[in-house]
Amino acid sequence: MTAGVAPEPAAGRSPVRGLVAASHPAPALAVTVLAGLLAAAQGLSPGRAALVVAAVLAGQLSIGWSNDLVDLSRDRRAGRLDKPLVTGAGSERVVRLACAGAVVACVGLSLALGTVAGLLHLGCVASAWAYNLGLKATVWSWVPYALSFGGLTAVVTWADGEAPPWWWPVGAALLGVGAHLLNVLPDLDDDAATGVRGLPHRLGPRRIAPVAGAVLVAASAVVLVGAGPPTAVAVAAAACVLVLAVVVVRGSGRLPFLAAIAIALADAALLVVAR
Ligand SMILES: CC(C)=CCC/C(C)=C/CC/C(C)=C/COP(=O)(O)OP(=O)(O)O
Repeated sequence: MTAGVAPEPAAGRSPVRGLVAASHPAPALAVTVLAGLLAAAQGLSPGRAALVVAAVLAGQLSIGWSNDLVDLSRDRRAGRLDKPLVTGAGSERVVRLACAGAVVACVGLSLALGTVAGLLHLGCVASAWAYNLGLKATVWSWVPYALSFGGLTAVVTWADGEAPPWWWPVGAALLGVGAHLLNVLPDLDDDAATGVRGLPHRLGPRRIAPVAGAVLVAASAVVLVGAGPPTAVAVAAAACVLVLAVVVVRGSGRLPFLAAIAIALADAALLVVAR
């Protein structure tokens, strides 16, 4: 496809497939599953847990769809063939309508969680929209991730009428920042071509993985200190994370990225299990 030229609508395209692809399904699903795991760890009733998951899913869909809508002209210029609105696999009008529906659903479902939990969740979603609307191109690109992921833990506990233990939001915020650094890694060239310079772009390709590794190790340390698991579990988890961190810093090719993902997964599991 010629960069900068809007494509003809693809013949026989599936609006549903385009919608799903434009929603950033993998991160949307990951955050929704994390919310469900947190809800289970908090011991929410099945009804409350389902409400939390539904509110978070609606918020994630609004974030994913708005991201592709806001980025559309930039993605066209970069010739992003992974973007359904660029290739014509999705319809801009359908995504706009779906995004508006997701916002309405997110507001309703969030407020059904109660005033504190509902407003907190809307704040998390607003912070992610701020990323989409411009913060992603600034040195502050990591802040929405820290606020939204940290805040999500408080949404879940306030849905149960209590504040989270300090290490839930702190650990989750660090996890969010690590996720941001790694998420940008595959897009560095496209972003550079369109002038997006968030924190990861300023760090540069060689420093992203080590910095992400350090942030994820810090997240693990916070969770271990906060949860205070039995010594054997703490030593095993710390050893596992440190070995992975060495791979992040010293490995080559895709290995650092995969090791950093493994630390993120271990952190998420610790965050949930150790509660
Ligand atoms: C709990 C909660 C509300 C968390 C959400 C936090 C957050 C800031 C999410 C942003 C997700 C997103 C659409 C990233 C795409 O980034 P991109 O535009 O850099 O990547 P792309 O070009 O591949 O779409």
